[in-house]
Amino acid sequence: MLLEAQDIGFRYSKGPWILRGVDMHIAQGEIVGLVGPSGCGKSTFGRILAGYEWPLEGHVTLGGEPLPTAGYQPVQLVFQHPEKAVNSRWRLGDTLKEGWVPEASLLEALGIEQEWFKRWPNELSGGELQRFCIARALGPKTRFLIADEMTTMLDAITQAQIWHVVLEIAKKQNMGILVVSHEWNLIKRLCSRIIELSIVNRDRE
Ligand SMILES: Nc1ncnc2c1ncn2[C@@H]1O[C@H](COP(=O)(O)OP(=O)(O)OP(=O)(O)O)[C@@H](O)[C@H]1O
Repeated sequence: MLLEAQDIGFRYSKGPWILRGVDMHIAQGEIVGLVGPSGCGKSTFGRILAGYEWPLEGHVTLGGEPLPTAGYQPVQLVFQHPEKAVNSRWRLGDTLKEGWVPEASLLEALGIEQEWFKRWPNELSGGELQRFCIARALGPKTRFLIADEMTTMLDAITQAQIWHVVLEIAKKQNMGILVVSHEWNLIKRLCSRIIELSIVNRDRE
């Protein structure tokens, strides 16, 4: 199954075009890097791939079909700011169980403590909260993971531990991953292919 973006064009309201004519595909089981200068639209593209934004031009398909608009989203996005990805009025245990119920072994591997379940999001550090977001995204129905600066806020050792767990699950579930990052070492270590986005040439508008 392929996650495909064809001829994607996007801009926010009447602002300048952020993306124009962007093509990409990822196969299940493939790990692909997405790089490019700050502001070129990597996060925006990640949001489009996961169905959070609708492209103004082109389309995104999963296995040849449009992304589902209801139910579990098989393209999961984990981005840099976990505090924006969880409901601040839900205890973390409820947030986690919203999508699926992860096994204790996965929680342990991600360093998630049971005691955190009854806490509110603002009672964890950013890195602790991010582990919840990662666990939530790794459900059995996830086919592709968009990891947008997913481990940027973690120290090097925790970052390596988390990627080890994510790669293991991705392999087991034949998941494809798009790794969006400014960290070249991480991209080179993880990815078999790298896609480069560039700033849209304003002369084309
Ligand atoms: N909600 C929004 N409304 C208007 N403009 C936005 C919005 N979100 C992002 N932008 C603009 O869209 C452009 C692309 O932003 P985006 O975050 O996708 O880039 P990026 O490549 O991920 O950047 P970085 O590497 O710095 O994280 C930027 O110029 C940004 O200012």
